[in-house]
Amino acid sequence: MNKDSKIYIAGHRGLVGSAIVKNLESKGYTNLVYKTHKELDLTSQIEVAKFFEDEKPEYVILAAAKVGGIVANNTYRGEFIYENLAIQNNVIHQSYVNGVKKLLFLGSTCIYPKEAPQPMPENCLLTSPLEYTNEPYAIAKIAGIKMCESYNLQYGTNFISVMPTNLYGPNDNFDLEKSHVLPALIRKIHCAKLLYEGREDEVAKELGIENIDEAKEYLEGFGVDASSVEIWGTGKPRREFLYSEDMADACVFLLENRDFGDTYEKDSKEVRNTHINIGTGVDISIKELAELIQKIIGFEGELKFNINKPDGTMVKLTDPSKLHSLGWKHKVELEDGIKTMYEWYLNSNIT
Ligand SMILES: NC(=O)C1=CN([C@@H]2O[C@H](COP(=O)(O)OP(=O)(O)OC[C@H]3O[C@@H](n4cnc5c(N)ncnc54)[C@H](OP(=O)(O)O)[C@@H]3O)[C@@H](O)[C@H]2O)C=CC1
Ligand SMILES: C[C@H]1O[C@H](OP(=O)(O)OP(=O)(O)OC[C@H]2O[C@@H](n3cnc4c(=O)[nH]c(N)nc43)[C@H](O)[C@@H]2O)[C@@H](O)[C@@H](O)C1=O
Repeated sequence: MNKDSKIYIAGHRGLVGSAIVKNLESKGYTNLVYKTHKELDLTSQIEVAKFFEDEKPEYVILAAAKVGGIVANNTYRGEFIYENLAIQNNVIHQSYVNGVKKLLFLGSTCIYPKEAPQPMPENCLLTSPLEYTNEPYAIAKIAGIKMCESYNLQYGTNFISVMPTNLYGPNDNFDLEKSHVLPALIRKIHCAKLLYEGREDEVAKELGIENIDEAKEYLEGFGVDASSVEIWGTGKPRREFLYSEDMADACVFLLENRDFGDTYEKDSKEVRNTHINIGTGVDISIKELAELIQKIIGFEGELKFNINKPDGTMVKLTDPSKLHSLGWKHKVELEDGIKTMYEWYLNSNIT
């Protein structure tokens, strides 16, 4: 990849896409192209075909997807499977049609079985059933890996896939219904602290709700008041978290250093498990995570566990040894990453 190669970043305003743009720019890449969702709907076959024909990108990073936390995945099951299949079908196929030199597809470690061996190596894919809450999303992601492998094998393309663990960082989604656990807990605990300190007007402003009582009612719906914060599930599931800027760095490292041809033995009769895990290899329970965020934000109220909400997979720790053997390792540890993200959150105008 040359510094002036034309690189299309799909999803450039999202958590990962924005970090990838920052990383590429910091490394001197000058010819980046992107479109907002409003300008280009990636579920539209016609729009995507026209965009590729007009722009002719040389490299493609597919960081656009329908993404959300456990409840969003479980509630909007149809949207998660349809939109993700449509986006990846369109972008991967047009990359082939338009001679893209290399494409990076972003999956997720939820592709692995619910009862996968821990830590989870790449080759445990498709060995037993998936976690129910995110099955539609995971099936779409598995189809994406298989589409990349199949196009490479039939058409000689160079499309590589990465499977990141749970991610967090600036430009994350803080919507309390749809977000992942880490941004949700930052917002819930921060708002509880403001309520405890009597800064109710700030809470309303932060949530983009004009009326203070309505803002308090909204938070109560998510189990947040001046003295306590609701945590979904039992608090016992364990999750592994990677800072978005580390994720972006790993993606650019792999784009620069890895081709599909490096991922399997040349005389293999069956080509499988060519994807690469991206993670830290370290996990933490949700209860411990909530306590850590409480400490960083400085809120001393109670954590209440709502067991009517789903726990999801009890443990999903990636085995990052393949990535480590290529020479890449994460830099940002969880506590530092949460502190930086909280600073960003305090200075952003997110509602
Ligand atoms: N966040 C995480 O913890 C994890 C994420 N991943 C994967 O990483 C990738 C990036 O995720 P993340 O950055 O968190 O997601 P975000 O939701 O933060 O960003 C996704 C981006 O995709 C855009 N997008 C969604 N649908 C369309 C569409 N139809 N047309 C055009 N643009 C669209 C969104 O735009 P808009 O907001 O305007 O809709 C948004 O900018 C995804 O493939 C995801 O599956 C994998 C594991 C964990
Ligand atoms: C990245 C990953 O993300 C999803 O899977 P998940 O890891 O289960 O996601 P999550 O971050 O939403 O929850 C992690 C754990 O945390 C608990 N939890 C507590 N309190 C809150 C809370 O307030 N919000 C949320 N969202 N979770 C909470 C929650 O009950 C669960 O036990 C899928 O999209 C999947 O497809 C995927 O790829």
